[in-house]
Amino acid sequence: MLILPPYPISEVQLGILFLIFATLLAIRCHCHVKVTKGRLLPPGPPGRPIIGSILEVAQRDAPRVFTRYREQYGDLVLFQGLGKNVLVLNSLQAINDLLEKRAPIYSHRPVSVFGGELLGLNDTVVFLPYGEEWRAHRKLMHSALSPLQVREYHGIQADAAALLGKALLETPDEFWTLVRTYVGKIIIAITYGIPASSVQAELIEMGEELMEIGAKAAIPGNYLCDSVPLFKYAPSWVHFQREAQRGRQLVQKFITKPIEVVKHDMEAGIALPSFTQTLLALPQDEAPELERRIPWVSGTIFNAGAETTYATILSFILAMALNPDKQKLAQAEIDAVVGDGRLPNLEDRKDLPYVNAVRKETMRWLPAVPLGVPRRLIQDDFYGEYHIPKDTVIIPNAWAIAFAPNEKYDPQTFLPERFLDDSEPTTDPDTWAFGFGRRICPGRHLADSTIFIFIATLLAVFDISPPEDDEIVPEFTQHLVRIPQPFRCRISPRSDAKSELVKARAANSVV
Ligand code: HEM
Repeated sequence: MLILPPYPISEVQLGILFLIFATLLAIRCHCHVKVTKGRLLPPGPPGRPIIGSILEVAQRDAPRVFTRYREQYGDLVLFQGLGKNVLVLNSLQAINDLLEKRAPIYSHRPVSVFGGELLGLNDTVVFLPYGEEWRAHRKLMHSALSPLQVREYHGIQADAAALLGKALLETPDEFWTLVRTYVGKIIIAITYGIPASSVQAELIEMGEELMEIGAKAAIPGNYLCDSVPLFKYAPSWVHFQREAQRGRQLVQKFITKPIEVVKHDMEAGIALPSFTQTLLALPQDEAPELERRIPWVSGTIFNAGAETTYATILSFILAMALNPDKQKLAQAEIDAVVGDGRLPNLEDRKDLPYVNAVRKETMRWLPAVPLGVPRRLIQDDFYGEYHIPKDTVIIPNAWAIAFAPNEKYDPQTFLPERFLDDSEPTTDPDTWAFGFGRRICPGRHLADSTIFIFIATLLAVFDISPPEDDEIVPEFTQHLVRIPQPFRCRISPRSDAKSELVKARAANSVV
């Protein structure tokens, strides 16, 4: 057995150890293929000596590349190397067969050295292993995010949408930052009840930095210490260790600070209603673990919820600037149903099928989480003719579902109409964009209604168009959550009357 030194090791020692381990792992891998020859391993791209094809997993534009591999290799594409297996599932059928129907063995997360251990995110719902602790966190989260509970937030969501509208009247060119801020406000209001203040602004800023770090950490292969865990002992001056140290401090501050604020406000009798306050007020003897769990559950809600939601709203703005004809159809529907005297609300949704189809098409055309969130298989499994080895990391390729070939509706074109055609079986993003099986996104009801009210409010009040002097070339972040990179577009009020409506609604806001 190898005894690890209790002190940081030098770069040269690290290099030697890496080579020894890599060679041992390559030998192990090689043997592994032989052992499993009785049943084939799924096909995949050929690899290089030692590292195999594993580093391809974290490549640029991975969702598109993996989807292209479907033609060559099929629904299952395996990447191997350094003792790891990563399996990409390229169809809804394969995803449902494994993640839904065989949930007990496919609902764990990959062991994450960087995110889980070094950043200290192992206690967040997203990273927790499938089991009792995870179940307890999901149960607490459900009390804040169930469909019934989310109805209670409709007022907050409409307030935040109107506030965003008012801010856009004043500084339309800052839409990118404004969308992030107002989505953050909704989640902070619901989770902590902290109103507009310097604390709220600080939380939003900290949360954004953390989300960036967390999103990078969640992609298998992004950090060498996830492929070769020994690297977690690398000296503190190594780049990823410095990233981890900064991240760890942020995580701790982000988890504890808002709880202190809520507790202080509760004692002073000035706390606004919030999910955290409700949990803190529960009798501790009934739930002895609550004190430990609450900060993590509340912190996870912000971190998992904000980025995905604003990525989708920014994608909507991009989609509207690029598809003016569809924008006009949605505006015409709102004008006919809602009229000139008020803004749309969430109760109008049933009468706004085209606007709802715009929401779905935005989520399909520009998916926010294009490769889902990875899972880990906890025992050997067999699917069709293939053997899937224990500990394989599973990537459900949502992009492959979004862009599956369709004879009637070109997947590359922005066409909300595809979701209004009952005769055409199209894959509704509400069935795949939020994940699968037991780990399906617990925030989907909140996300869905936030996105709808933001979209409907923006369409009612503004025209969104490309800049006069330039063309939009969409670019996106390459992390777990795919966010449009800042782009220029014009967001101008459709009329003075619409501007007045949004100002009046914003003036009565409580967020
Ligand atoms: C457009 C918005 C959103 C999208 C596209 C989205 C998508 C996803 C996806 C794909 C997963 C992975 C599920 C799986 O493993 O199969 C997930 C997990 C999760 N989401 Fe969301 N999400 C969104 C909004 C939210 C919001 C608003 C919240 C909280 C308020 C939230 C909280 C979470 C949490 C806590 C998990 C981890 C669940 C677990 O591991 O058990 N999400 N989400």
